[in-house]
Amino acid sequence: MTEHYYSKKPQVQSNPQQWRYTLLGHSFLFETDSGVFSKGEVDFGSRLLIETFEMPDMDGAVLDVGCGYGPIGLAIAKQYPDRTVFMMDINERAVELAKKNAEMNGIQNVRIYESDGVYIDKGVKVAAVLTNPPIRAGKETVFKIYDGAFHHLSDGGELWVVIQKKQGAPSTQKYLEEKFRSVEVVEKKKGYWIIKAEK
Ligand SMILES: C[S@@+](CC[C@H](N)C(=O)[O-])C[C@H]1O[C@@H](n2cnc3c(N)ncnc32)[C@H](O)[C@@H]1O
Repeated sequence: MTEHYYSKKPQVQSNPQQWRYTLLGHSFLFETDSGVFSKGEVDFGSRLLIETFEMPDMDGAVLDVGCGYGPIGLAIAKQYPDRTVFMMDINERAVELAKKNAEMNGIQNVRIYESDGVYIDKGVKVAAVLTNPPIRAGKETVFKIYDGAFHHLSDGGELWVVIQKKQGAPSTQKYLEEKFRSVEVVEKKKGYWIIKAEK
């Protein structure tokens, strides 16, 4: 059976690699591994999301759902040191890498753990959720992540999604329009859309 990057427990032989990458003007050292989404550099869509994102004008934590080895959450945590960034992924190897990458880059304002979809304590107020969703895991999983984001966002909080047009950006836009107060495609580049949905 082919193994996907969204396995809970990757069986594929570990083959860690380290490389440097600059995000928002900060230089990061990242470790990635087989069995975890990455191609030896930050995914184009993730980078576009990081560079397009604007923090909503409200207090509260930030969530990176499906964090992988951590580029989105860690870049936001570095850029906004006063915010707590919760990062979660179903893939335990990804979670271990994200923790290691936080440590290697001296980033402490993060909480990183395994979860299926969005999972945070009830008492936490969330200003923003960012996700490069696991398209290959199927629509049901992706829409469950949007539902979880909606549930945990404060009023006025924002969900930011990067998704390719050919991988379902229009259906994501439609789904979000049914739930959120306003939905806007704020950027389109090389077939990738950045969709912002305000609760
Ligand atoms: C497209 S990748 C993005 C990874 C990372 N954010 C990046 O930019 O490289 C999607 C991620 O979602 C994770 N994922 C898949 N199903 C999930 C679920 N049910 N709950 C949480 N994360 C999930 C995958 O393991 C994968 O790491």
